Amino acid sequence: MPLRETVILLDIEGTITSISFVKDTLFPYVAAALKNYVDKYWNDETFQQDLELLRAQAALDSNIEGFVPICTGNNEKESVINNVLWQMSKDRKNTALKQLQGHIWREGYESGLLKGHLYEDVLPVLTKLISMGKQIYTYSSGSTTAQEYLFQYSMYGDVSHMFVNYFDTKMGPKSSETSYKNIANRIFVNCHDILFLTDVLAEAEAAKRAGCSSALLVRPGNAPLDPKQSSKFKIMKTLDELLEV
Ligand SMILES: CSCCC(=O)C(=O)COP(=O)(O)O
Ligand SMILES: [Mg+2]
Repeated sequence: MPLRETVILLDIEGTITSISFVKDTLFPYVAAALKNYVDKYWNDETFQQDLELLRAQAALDSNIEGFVPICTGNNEKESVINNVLWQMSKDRKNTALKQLQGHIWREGYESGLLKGHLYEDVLPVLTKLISMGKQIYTYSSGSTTAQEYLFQYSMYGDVSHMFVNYFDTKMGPKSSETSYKNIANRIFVNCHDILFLTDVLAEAEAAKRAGCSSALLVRPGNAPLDPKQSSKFKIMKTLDELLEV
């Protein structure tokens, strides 16, 4: 069946980028750079805004087992670092953590140390989809800043021109149907016109509840999908399957 939807909304990690790039390259970069970053940028407005978000998140997290608080006074910087490392150990996806990570990756990308990973089918298929008049957007837990860097400094050079825009958790959590409605409203289309591609069943289900079409990607290294639960979705190994008629 030819693709009916006019908007292709892409998850990033596990869908067009490998989970291994995020877990084995991006996250360790943050863990290694964090202390220097906090020392260097402590008084910068951007860092102070990130810190405000981290504090607000910490206030919500205080009931979680093993919670690492952010304190004031002499140990403030150290407590911020420990809070961020604790959140990362749990692979948390809140806006506060994701925003800070995105800012920390900037120097890594700009210095050439980091190159955004993309599966080899991604750019050829997106090029074809764009030539068919489709609009390509992303929706990731990674901040829009982090997404921009990944595409601007990708292993294939700057490919950011392929994307109309990027969305992150400021639209809401990816497992909430409201988030997909928010995105549709923001880009002035009906959910019905959006095809959302992801590696996470709960995200595909949320998009479907909102009225979007959705399909699941199984990439090497992704967590296995429950065959029973995922049977209501098209399951693809690569994006090439979008072009099959
Ligand atoms: C977009 S680069 C950073 C990746 C990241 O931090 C992340 O949480 C990706 O999650 P996704 O929603 O793209 O699976
Ligand atoms: Mg994903």
